[in-house]
Amino acid sequence: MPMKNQADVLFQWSKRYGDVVYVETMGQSIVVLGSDQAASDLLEKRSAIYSDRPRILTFELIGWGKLLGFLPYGPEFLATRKLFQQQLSKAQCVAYQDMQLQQAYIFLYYLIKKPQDFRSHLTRFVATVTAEIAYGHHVSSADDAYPKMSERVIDILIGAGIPGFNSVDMFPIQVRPEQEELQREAFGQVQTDMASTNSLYPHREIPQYDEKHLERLSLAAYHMHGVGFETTWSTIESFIFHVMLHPEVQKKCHEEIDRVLGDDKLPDFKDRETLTYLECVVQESARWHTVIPLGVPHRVMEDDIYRGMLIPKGSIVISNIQSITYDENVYHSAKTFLPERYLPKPKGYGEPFPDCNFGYGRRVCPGRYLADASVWIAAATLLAAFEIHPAKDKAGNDIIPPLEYVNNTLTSHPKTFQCEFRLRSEKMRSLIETLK
Ligand code: HEM
Repeated sequence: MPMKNQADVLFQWSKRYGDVVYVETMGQSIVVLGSDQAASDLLEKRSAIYSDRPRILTFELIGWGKLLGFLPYGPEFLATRKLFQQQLSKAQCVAYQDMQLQQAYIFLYYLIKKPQDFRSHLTRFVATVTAEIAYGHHVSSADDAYPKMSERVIDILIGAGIPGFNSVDMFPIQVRPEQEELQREAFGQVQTDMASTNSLYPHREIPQYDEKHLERLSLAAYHMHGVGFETTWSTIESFIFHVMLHPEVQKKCHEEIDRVLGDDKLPDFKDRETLTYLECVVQESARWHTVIPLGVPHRVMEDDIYRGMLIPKGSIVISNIQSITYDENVYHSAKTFLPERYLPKPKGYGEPFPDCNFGYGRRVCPGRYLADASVWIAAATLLAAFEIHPAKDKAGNDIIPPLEYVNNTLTSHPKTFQCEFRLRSEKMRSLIETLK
C-alpha cells in the first residue's frame, strides 16, 4: 500500500485497474472499491457480512478502540450504534435546527467583530452544536472549555498520524493518558451540569445506569463531540475555500439569495428547498474535495464472490470515496468545480449529490443529518451576509492559495489560507446584531 498520498494513488489505481482492486500487503488482503456501484453492491446490499471493522492499532493504542467508529461488528457495536441513532435520527435532528440557526447568527456576529479569526469562530460554531447535543452543555462564553476540548481531540487525532503508516506508534502511547483525561473531564462536567433535555443522557436517569452503560455513554459523547466536530469543521472550511476561489459562483448564490429572500433577511432551514443553486454549491464543494477521502475501512466477515472474484474472509474493504466522487462515468469533467451539474436536465446535467461522502451500509455515518444541517445553515447565512474574497498582499493583489490539502489521519481539509469577509450591507450588520 502507498505510504503517502494514498487517496491520490488509489484513485490512479482505480482508473488503471478498474473499480475493484485487490492488493495483498504483509499477508493482509485489501480490496479497494472505486465506484458507487461496487461500494453499494458490497457494503450496502451485502452489509450483513461487510459491516465489521479491521483493528487499527494506532487507534487502539490511543484508547479509541472502544469508540463506535472502530468497534468490531457485534453486540457492543449494536448497543452503541443505537445510542447514536436515537440522538441523531433525521426526525430528532429537526429539533436541533433552532439551536443551529441561533449559533449560526452568533458565528456571523463574531465574524463582523473579528473577521481575521474566522477559524476560531468556526470552531466555536461547530463545537457548540456538538457539545449541546452530545453533552447537553450550553456554550455561553468565548472561554468555554468545550470548544477547546474539541480542538484537543483533534490534536490527539493528528498526533496519532495516518493509521498503520506512522512509526508504529510510539507517539500514540504517549497521547493515551491525555485522551482518557479529556474523556473523563467532559463527562464529569456533564454529571455536575444537570440542565439539558437535548443531551445523550437526560440527567435525572444517570443514577439508574450501570457502570458499563455509563462508560458507553461517555465514549459516545466524546466521539460525537470530537469526530463530529472535525468532519463538519473541515467541510465548512472547504466550502469557504471554494466560494472564495470561484467569484462567479458566489455571485450567482448572492443573486439567488436576494431574489428569494430580499436583501434584509437571513436564510432559515425552511428556505433550503428554494435556494437550489446554493444547494448545488454546497454539494459540489463536498464532492470536489471529500473530507474522508478513503472512508473508514470495513472488514468482510465471510468469504464472498463478487463479479466472479473471490474476496477472502478478513479482507479490509476500502470505499475510495475520492475515486467515487471523481468517477467520470457519473460526474462529467469531474475535476471541474461545476455546481450546475446537479440541476435537472436540460438546465443542468442531472448528476447525483455525492451521498457517498457519508459512507455505506450499516456503518453509514450516524451524524449525517446533523452535519448536513450545520454545513448548510453555515453556508447559507455566510453567503447571505458576506462576500468572501481572497486576502490581499501589500501591493493590493489577491493572494490566491494553491489547491493544497492537509491530510490528518482519516480526514482532509485545505491548507491554511487567508480570506476577507466583506459585509454585504449595513442592513445585514444591524440584522445580525439584533438576532445574535
Ligand atoms: C460533513 C461531516 C461528516 C462526514 C463527511 C462524515 C463522514 C463519515 C464517514 C465516511 C464515515 C464512515 C462510514 C462507513 O464506514 O462506511 C463516518 C462514520 C461515522 N461518523 Fe461521520 N461524518 C461527518 C459528520 C459526523 C458527525 C457530526 C458525527 C457525530 C455527531 C459523526 C459520527 C460518526 C460516527 C460515530 C461514525 C462511525 C459509525 C460506525 O462505525 O458505525 N460524523 N462518517
